Amino acid sequence: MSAQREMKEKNPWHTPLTIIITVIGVIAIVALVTVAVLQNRPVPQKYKYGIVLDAGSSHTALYIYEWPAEKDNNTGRVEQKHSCKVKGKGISSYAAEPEKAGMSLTECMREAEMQVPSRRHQETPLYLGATAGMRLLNIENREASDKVFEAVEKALQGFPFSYQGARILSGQEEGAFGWVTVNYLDDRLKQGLETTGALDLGGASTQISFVPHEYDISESPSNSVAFRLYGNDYNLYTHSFLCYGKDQVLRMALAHQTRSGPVTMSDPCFHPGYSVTRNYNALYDSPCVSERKPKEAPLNFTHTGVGNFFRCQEVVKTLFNFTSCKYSRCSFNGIFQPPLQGSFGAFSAYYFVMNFLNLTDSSIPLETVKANLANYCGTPWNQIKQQHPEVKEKYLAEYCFSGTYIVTLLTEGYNFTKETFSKIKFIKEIKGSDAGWTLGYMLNLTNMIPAEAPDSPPLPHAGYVSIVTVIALLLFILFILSLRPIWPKCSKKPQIV
Ligand SMILES: O=c1[nH]cnc2c1ncn2[C@@H]1O[C@H](COP(=O)(O)OP(=O)(O)O)[C@@H](O)[C@H]1O
Ligand SMILES: [Ca+2]
Repeated sequence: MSAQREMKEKNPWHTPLTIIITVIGVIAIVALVTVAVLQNRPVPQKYKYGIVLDAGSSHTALYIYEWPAEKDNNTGRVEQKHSCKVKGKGISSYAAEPEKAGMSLTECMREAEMQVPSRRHQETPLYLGATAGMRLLNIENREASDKVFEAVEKALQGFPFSYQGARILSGQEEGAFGWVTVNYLDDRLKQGLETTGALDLGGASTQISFVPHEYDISESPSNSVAFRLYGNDYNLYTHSFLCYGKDQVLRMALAHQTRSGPVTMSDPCFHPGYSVTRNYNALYDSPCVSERKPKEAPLNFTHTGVGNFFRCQEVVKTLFNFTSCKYSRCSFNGIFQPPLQGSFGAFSAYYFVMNFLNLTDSSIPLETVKANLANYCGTPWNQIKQQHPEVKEKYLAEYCFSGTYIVTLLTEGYNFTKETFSKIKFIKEIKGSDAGWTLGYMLNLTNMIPAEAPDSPPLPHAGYVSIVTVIALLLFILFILSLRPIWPKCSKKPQIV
């Protein structure tokens, strides 16, 4: 009993000094680890927002983007939070009643007010970019185009966002920002990977953009855009063909086939049994065709379908001019185009049309695509309507023409071959964000893609916490070991007794 007490008294672990040091040591280590964990714990995510209105020739769409608030200038990913399709037609179709162009945006803008938290409204940039519909209106009637912008501007300024202006994008910008969007969403820019080309088909214009292999930009400087993004240099080739969007190209095809001013016209690009009355003045009311208007024509003509893909292709080919090229190589209409390079993402109407025709799968060979189109175009109009009662008749009637145009544009126009055709992916969106120029436009205007690669912290959060914990444990073990000189006394004493 007394030996036991003696041992207890002499146990060095039980001296007040050791106990105090141990307790302080443990508290210090726990405090160190806690601070490390708490300090670096991700705070609840706060977001910032940006709004872009895509005022296309056929309709306007509003996109809301969001990104983590503390990372807006480099590392945070910008994603599409919401989109809203404006009811009615594109703003250029309100030339005769501009106020209605402004009013048409109200519903989607109200939706944006609900989607963006109100404390962020004032700092949220709002942009409107107009494309080929307004480019054409601007050519046709400058005053009317200015009035549309005035009305749109007035409407947008009535909302609590930070309005940054409404303008017409150049074809170059439209092509280049579409390319930025696709490659940003695919994470190719930050990682410096080989980029994907972008093919955008609208109603009034179409764009092709890609980084060529070896590229002499001096050959046609107006087709080149230089970017420095995340520390990498890109020399982008881009071209926008005004009037070669699918609605204007259809006008050109109809104009070509009615150039003699007939009363009825048989069209291989429309289904057998299709028949509508069209007005000559309405058909030729666009700068894309106005010069081709026949001198003498009746008021209307009857547009009937024949449904022959190969003959339709012949009609479409007449709309491309292959005769003159002052460069080393051209696509069509004397426009320079370097050899195609890499894979491509084809979006907007490319996707809508190919998706309807069940032809988005890249593994379908070009020959099969053509065979399917030939079969589809040859199907009687009544049967097509019965098979797709849910599809708008205007769209439904035009899928044969649009599909034929897409294949002809890609192969005859841009020179895709049966080998390179399989490198085209028909896409609507990438990782939940729509493919299109709007995201690239906003990233550029808000300087959200830095020219140089951002400095990233040497360690991610988890790595940092683990290292602090390991060091703390090592210190603790070291501390215990430092008490070692007193250990033998403690363990040997009872044996001596
Ligand atoms: O569901 C659809 N099916 C077929 N075509 C569509 C659908 N939705 C939109 N489109 C077409 O996509 C095109 C979009 O063009 P947009 O309005 O962006 O013109 P732009 O880019 O030339 O200014 C239009 O031709 C429009 O008719
Ligand atoms: Ca468009």
